[in-house]
Amino acid sequence: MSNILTVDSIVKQYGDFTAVKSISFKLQQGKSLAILGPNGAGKSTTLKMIYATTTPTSGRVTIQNIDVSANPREAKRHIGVVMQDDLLDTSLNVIENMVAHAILFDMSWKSAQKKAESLLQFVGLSNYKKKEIHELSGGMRRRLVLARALVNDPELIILDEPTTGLDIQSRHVFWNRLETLQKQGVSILITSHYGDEIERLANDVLIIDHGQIIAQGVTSELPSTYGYQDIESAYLGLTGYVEEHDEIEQTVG
Ligand SMILES: Nc1ncnc2c1ncn2[C@@H]1O[C@H](COP(=O)(O)OP(=O)(O)OP(=O)(O)O)[C@@H](O)[C@H]1O
Repeated sequence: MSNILTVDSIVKQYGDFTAVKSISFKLQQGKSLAILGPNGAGKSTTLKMIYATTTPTSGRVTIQNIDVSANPREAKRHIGVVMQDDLLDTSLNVIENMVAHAILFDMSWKSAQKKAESLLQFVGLSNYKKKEIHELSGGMRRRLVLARALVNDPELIILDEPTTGLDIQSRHVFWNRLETLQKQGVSILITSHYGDEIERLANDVLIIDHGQIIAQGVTSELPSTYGYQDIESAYLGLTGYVEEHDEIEQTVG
């Protein structure tokens, strides 16, 4: 199976600080990979280098064999992005946000409108298409951003903590849509703080800390490989959270 994404030794330095220290991995066409790591581990910076909003200090990212730094516009045609900051235009209503994004991909107004209608239906927002952005709940906003990320029929969707802050019901709706996309053959790269989300969605998992990969493997196998029961305990144990937590308990006790 061919790789949709190849990340080769990417490094990101901000002055003297190295936020990402030589990360490499591959994502096969149609597969899903989750990146897990504590706050500040370098997850968002890694994703930003992949979707070409930050240039790597060194290393290379290719999407469908297109070098992202050399041809960002061409690479972006193959991806859809759900960032932490949704950047919805609050001066436009729901469907206008969709159409404005579709036009960036050189769609005619008529096909942009048609695409927007069908994607709003896919995420369950057809009845909200004329609503203003401020009238949407947090879960609806997230679903709108997912719909917006799909306007160019991407082969790869990149999501940065898409369900953080959502209630359980909204998280389930969101997962359900991602599962539908997976079944359609779309590849997914996701960061998340939720072990259950990763176990449900991702074929492979990468745990990073302090800008480095500290564990990686098939989601169903990684915990036992490292002597843990599930992804969440593997993550907590491998990133040293448990010890810190114990220290807090000892201090409080
Ligand atoms: N533009 C920037 N300038 C300087 N330092 C930055 C910049 N962006 C990120 N950093 C630093 O790089 C490190 C990694 O940040 P990043 O946002 O990638 O972490 P993260 O794993 O996504 O965390 P979170 O889960 O909180 O989103 C952090 O220490 C952060 O402060």
